[in-house]
Amino acid sequence: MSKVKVYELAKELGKDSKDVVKFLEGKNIEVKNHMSTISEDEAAMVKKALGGSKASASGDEAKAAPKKKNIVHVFRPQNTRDGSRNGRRQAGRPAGGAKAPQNAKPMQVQNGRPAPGSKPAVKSVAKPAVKPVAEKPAEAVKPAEVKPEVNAETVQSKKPESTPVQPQSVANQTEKVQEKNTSVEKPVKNREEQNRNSQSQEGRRERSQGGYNRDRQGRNDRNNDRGDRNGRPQGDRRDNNRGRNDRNNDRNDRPQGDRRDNNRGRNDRNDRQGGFNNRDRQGRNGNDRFQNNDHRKKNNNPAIPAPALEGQKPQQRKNKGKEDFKKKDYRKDDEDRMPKGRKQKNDQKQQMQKPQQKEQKVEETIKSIVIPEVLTIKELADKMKIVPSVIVKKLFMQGKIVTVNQEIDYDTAEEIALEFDVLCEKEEVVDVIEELLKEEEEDEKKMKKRPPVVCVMGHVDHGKTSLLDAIRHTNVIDREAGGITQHIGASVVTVNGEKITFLDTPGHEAFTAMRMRGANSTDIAILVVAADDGVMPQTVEAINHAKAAGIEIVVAINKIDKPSANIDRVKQELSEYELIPEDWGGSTIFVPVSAKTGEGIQDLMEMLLLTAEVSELKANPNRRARGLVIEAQLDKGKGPVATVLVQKGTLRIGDAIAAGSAYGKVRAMMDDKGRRVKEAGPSTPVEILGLNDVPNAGEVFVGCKNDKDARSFAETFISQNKAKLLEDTKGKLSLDDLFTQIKEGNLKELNIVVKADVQGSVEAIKQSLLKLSNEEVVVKIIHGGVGAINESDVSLASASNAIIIGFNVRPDATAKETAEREGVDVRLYRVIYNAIEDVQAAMKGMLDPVFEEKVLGHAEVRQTFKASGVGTIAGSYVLDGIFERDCQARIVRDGIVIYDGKLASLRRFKDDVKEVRAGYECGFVFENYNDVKEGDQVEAFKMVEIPR
Ligand SMILES: Nc1nc2c(ncn2[C@@H]2O[C@H](COP(=O)(O)OP(=O)(O)OP(=O)(O)O)[C@@H](O)[C@H]2O)c(=O)[nH]1
Repeated sequence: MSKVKVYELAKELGKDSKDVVKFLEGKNIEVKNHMSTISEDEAAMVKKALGGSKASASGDEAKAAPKKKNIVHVFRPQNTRDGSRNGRRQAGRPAGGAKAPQNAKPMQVQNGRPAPGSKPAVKSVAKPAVKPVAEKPAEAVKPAEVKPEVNAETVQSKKPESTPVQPQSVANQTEKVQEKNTSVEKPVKNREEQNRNSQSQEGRRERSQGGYNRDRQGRNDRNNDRGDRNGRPQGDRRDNNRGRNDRNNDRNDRPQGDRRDNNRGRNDRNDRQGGFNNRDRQGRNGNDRFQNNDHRKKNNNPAIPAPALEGQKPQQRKNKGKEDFKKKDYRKDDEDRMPKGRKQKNDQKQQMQKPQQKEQKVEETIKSIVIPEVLTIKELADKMKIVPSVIVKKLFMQGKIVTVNQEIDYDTAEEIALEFDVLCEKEEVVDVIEELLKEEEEDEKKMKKRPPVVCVMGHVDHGKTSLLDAIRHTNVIDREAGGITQHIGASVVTVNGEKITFLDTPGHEAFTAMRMRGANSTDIAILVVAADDGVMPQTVEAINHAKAAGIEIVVAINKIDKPSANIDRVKQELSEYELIPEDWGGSTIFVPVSAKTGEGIQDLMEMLLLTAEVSELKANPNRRARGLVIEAQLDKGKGPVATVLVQKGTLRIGDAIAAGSAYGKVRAMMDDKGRRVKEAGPSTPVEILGLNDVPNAGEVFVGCKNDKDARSFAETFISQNKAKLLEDTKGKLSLDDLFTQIKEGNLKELNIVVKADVQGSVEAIKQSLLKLSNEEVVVKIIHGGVGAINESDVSLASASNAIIIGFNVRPDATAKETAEREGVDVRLYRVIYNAIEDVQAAMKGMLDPVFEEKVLGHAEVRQTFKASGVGTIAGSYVLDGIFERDCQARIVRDGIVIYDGKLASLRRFKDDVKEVRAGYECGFVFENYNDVKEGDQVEAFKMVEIPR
């Protein structure tokens, strides 16, 4: 059986091989390409089927219709309008399958094309789109026919406004073209040229459409007009256009062929320009880039179907600005036609890639830095690797004046950094101490009941000390200077066989810091509110502290013995702070008490135990001890002494412990009654000996495995603190910053050195003084410590222009001398409140004391005698100055003031004397004080009025 090749069959049928292949594939006949062979039977089937379409002329509309559809696809979308128009025309005709092909035929005739009888009419319409113009002379006519349309349109479009010509209906255009064609007397061989020329025109128009240069087009138009005025034939006009367009390329004397080539090249170029849509490039090309077009003529594919371009034109105009579609097409054309195009494509690629690279670069340049919470502009600049002045300048431009050493917070730094395309991340500060003190959850089973730790809080003078006193049955209040509680103490009270540990938290605002620690270390807070006074500012403060610490509050309404007592008023006032009494439907326990009469104290105790029971307070006693340092001081004989509250585990003699920067082995332990104990379990306060240094009040103490561990803990703490100190002092060293502040005149620093007899007082004074800072003056505690004011304190104060505040301490002889010499202001107090008041007044510029203490002289106690009815007589030697009979005196032992009062009697031998001068011996008796010892220093002073 002989085989038939697909392409031969296609040829025979006048079909495209592709169509045949497609048809065969549709019939499930395996063909690879046009070279594939099929059997005769299959060929016959194809002939029957596809031949049928050929036979559409004979009425097989069913086959012709899809074919027509295909043709429409071959044309550019714009041409569909044509098609649709045809369709409309068809629609206008009576529907009849046999008439469909006839519709095509008249069109062909209209187009002046010889209708090849063998070809389906519709197909012939499609042909020019695929076949080279020059291939068939007969078909070449067709573009020529369409082309003049372009010219005609060009002429039409050459209106002075040079606005884009709106696409006209193809029918109209075709009519015009036909009219014009009749007037064109050019030989047919020039049609091709015309065609190209028209393409050139078209390209030019495209360029101008691309927004290149209206003016240029206007000139062109004028030129054409001139051509018209000259009455030149249209053909000339066309030439004129062409010549005008190519004025940079050709002289008129050049052979026409050259000119044509140039035109073609130009056309090409214009096409490409359309693709690039590059105004600059267009502009340049328009002037001089066509001179070297010759090499492109080979590449100028004459097969570009004019209708395609033609069809595109109106589209382009219509969619001025929407050139993406067009661009793609032109680019594609270029690629197909021109090797140069490849280069340009590459250029294009580069152009397109460039921004990408740029983007990458930008991404790379986005830096990320890690910055702390607070840093200086200089540090920020260093991190960003830029010069600090750049930041300063930038901020200056924004109206912010900063210096390189100015400290800024994280948010500000982040804002600045973002302006330089730098991302910020907050430095995570790992608190080594916190890590060191971290504890794991304990096993519930090992936990045992422990006594509650209770603190007493409330407004000043509402009776906290009195209440505690009443509870402990001791008379603590008598021993306090100025009647204000000043040291945190602790005591254990047994009620109904159960223990309650009381922390004696101070009531004055000065002790806020201590109270905070008290709140943190306690389970229950007794809020003392005087029934006659009600809720006061510190009552509210105490409530807030207790709430923040999450501890239970038991309200003790004190002083109910007073006639002015109003319990309900207190209840009512407290209910405003969410402390609603149980009898009012709330959950807070209110106990009316009287510290004076002892009324209600037992009730209060029972309520405390009840609250503790509800709270289910537990701790594991069988582990290494851990707790809080309540108080610490340096004892001359015992060394550092610390009062600690064991919170977990059991502390035993011989245990290695570390508390902040101090460490050591527990040498001895005393309970709250001063009895020596060997061990202390949870919730037990004890005084311990054996530490190498005085720890800070509020510090956590931990029991360690051995001495070495305790030591390394303390060392870590010291190194951490050093780093913190450095961090703190960094700002002070900044001269620029200081200068700015001075210049601004609204920020001054008040540097203070605090010395006190116990650590707790140092902390309390520090906290109170720091609170005095306001917008104008910043209080800075540059140093604080326990013990007498020494020379180093004075020199530090002198160097930093600070004042020294001594609480219950005196300066030693050298310190005093240095202070006088250096002009350092040393202020000594026995009541914290006075110290704070003074500083506050000084800050307001109102501190001009009316009275000032004037030291008269010093003496040393050499021997003491007891005399009945008189008390202890201190046999002393006057070291310097003078002692007067009615003067005031203070006794200083180991740098600490132990008495401050009146000199009751001054005698030499058995006689009362008016005064005793330096170098003489004498006897002192102090008012209400007999505890004087050998070696004590006595300072005589009197208050003298200082004129304002
Ligand atoms: N009538 C009467 N007076 C009381 C009662 N409790 C305390 N006082 C008096 O109130 C004054 C202040 O008492 P303190 O115990 O010092 O008050 P505080 O709250 O500890 O004061 P600071 O330590 O300064 O914070 C003292 O004069 C007490 O005698 C009471 O129940 N009834």
